[in-house]
Amino acid sequence: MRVGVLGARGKVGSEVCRAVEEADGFELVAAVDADDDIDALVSAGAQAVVDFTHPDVVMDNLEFCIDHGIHAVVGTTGFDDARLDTLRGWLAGAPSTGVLIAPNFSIGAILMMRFAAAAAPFYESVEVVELHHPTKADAPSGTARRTAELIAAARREAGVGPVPDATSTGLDGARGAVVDGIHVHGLRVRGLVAHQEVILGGVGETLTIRHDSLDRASFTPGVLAGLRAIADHPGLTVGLEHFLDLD
Ligand SMILES: NC(=O)C1=CN([C@@H]2O[C@H](COP(=O)(O)OP(=O)(O)OC[C@H]3O[C@@H](n4cnc5c(N)ncnc54)[C@H](OP(=O)(O)O)[C@@H]3O)[C@@H](O)[C@H]2O)C=CC1
Ligand SMILES: O=C(O)C1=N[C@H](C(=O)O)C[C@H](O)C1
Repeated sequence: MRVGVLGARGKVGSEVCRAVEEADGFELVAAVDADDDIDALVSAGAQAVVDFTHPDVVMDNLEFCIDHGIHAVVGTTGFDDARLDTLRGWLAGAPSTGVLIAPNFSIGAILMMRFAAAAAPFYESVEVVELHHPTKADAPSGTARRTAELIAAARREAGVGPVPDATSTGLDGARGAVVDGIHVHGLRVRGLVAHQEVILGGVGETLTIRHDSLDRASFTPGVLAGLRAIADHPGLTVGLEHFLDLD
């Protein structure tokens, strides 16, 4: 497969370029960053693109890829329901093109989300704390948002009510952001890479589920798995777990 990388000189994009060059079955044909022309993907004959850029530019990149029938494996964050609907609309006009949006490509993070959703109905309280490097563009992280949505869905399905919280006074922001009724807190600390805790609590006990990405190499096996599967999955897929055999 002929692969192009968008965000090729970034922290994750540069790791992805290395991984694609080293992996069997892939050829890195275009390494495109902010100063380069995206048309390089077409002139190089890229069949699939990996995007690790920025939430502000990723939709333009995907419109270009879909218009040119190039599959896309996307790690960039910033996808809400409106953006996903827009992608579905574009893909309706390109029925053989696949787009994978993966909030997190590390296997441990995918399992952490799955374990959190499984535990969520059994506890009255649950909060998400994400911890990242201070050069991260967005807050909360895409992974934290997705985790909160999965937890909320699991609680709804099980008929669990809102999390208890008697806070009635204090400083704005002290209780974090609220995603689908779940509180999400973001820390930005030099030295960190990507980390998350889900803290669940019931009477007399807590359960903490923690995942740590200690190196950005943790994302590349998932990206390669996404590339291997994308041509067989036309349309929009949200979450790498749909391409993995986890059961
Ligand atoms: N799903 C996952 O598993 C993961 C997702 N991410 C997400 O990936 C994204 C990138 O993260 P990270 O690598 O840390 O960020 P970086 O800022 O290190 O890298 C982004 C790169 O993209 C470049 N860029 C900006 N605009 C364009 C454009 N239009 N075309 C091509 N390249 C462009 C930037 O250039 P310049 O600096 O000059 O603007 C920069 O080199 C974030 O949204 C992050 O949250 C990160 C880790 C894992
Ligand atoms: O910006 C990062 O670094 C990361 N971004 C993704 C996110 O926002 O969830 C994935 C991981 O947390 C690293």
